[in-house]
Amino acid sequence: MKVKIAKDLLKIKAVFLRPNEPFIWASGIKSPIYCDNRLTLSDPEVRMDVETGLANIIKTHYPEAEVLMGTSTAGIAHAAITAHLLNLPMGYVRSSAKDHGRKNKIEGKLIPGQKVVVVEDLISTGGSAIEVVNVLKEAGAEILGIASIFTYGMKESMDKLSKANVKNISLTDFDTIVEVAAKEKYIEEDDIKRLLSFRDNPSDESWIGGIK
Ligand SMILES: O=P(O)(O)OC[C@H]1O[C@H](OP(=O)(O)OP(=O)(O)O)[C@H](O)[C@@H]1O
Ligand SMILES: O=C(O)c1cc(=O)[nH]c(=O)[nH]1
Repeated sequence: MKVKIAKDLLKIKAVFLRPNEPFIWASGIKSPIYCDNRLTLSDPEVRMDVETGLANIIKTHYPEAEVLMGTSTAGIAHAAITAHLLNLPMGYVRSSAKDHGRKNKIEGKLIPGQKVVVVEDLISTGGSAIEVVNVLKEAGAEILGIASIFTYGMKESMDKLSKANVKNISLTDFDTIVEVAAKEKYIEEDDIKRLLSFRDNPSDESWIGGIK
């Protein structure tokens, strides 16, 4: 499954390499790579792989799930489709509470004590996912864990998740994408080392301009 989803993401050109004009991530990190999982929604075949994959993660790793909660904004559609496949209730957590209407941060119904799985599209530092977990816990949810499409496998995210005692299961990861991208000639072998060293130490910006 990891290889299949990595191939899917590469096929729909959801993975962008831009070493000369780095992307700025949500965390502020400058990156030579950006994975735009939002594009999976636009390709029905890939969307089917992703949503059935997320549904399988939930059936296998979180069989007692009672509610799925998406992260804003990129996790919302995946939470909705996966919940539909599993016939489960679904909601989402806003990045900040509305300042009008019901002033909600959590949208949809959450009953304190309910067993919740957070659906996130992508984990870089893990900051967004953990914030959502905390908001839901404060509202009385029992968090079973996170289901996500992609993780960079950064130390920062793994430390954050283990400190918060939260499990994450991803459909694919950075190492698999890089491996498949090299095999299928999307990137040159030489660049693999640079990409992995960026992932292992994102504050070292020596990769800028160095990837072909
Ligand atoms: O692991 P982290 O360091 O928190 O980064 C990952 C988050 O960043 C992206 O969201 P973004 O803030 O770009 O917003 P969007 O979901 O509205 O596109 C992505 O969808 C994740 O939610
Ligand atoms: O960390 C992020 O903001 C981020 C990285 C990435 O590769 N893709 C994305 O959508 N967000």
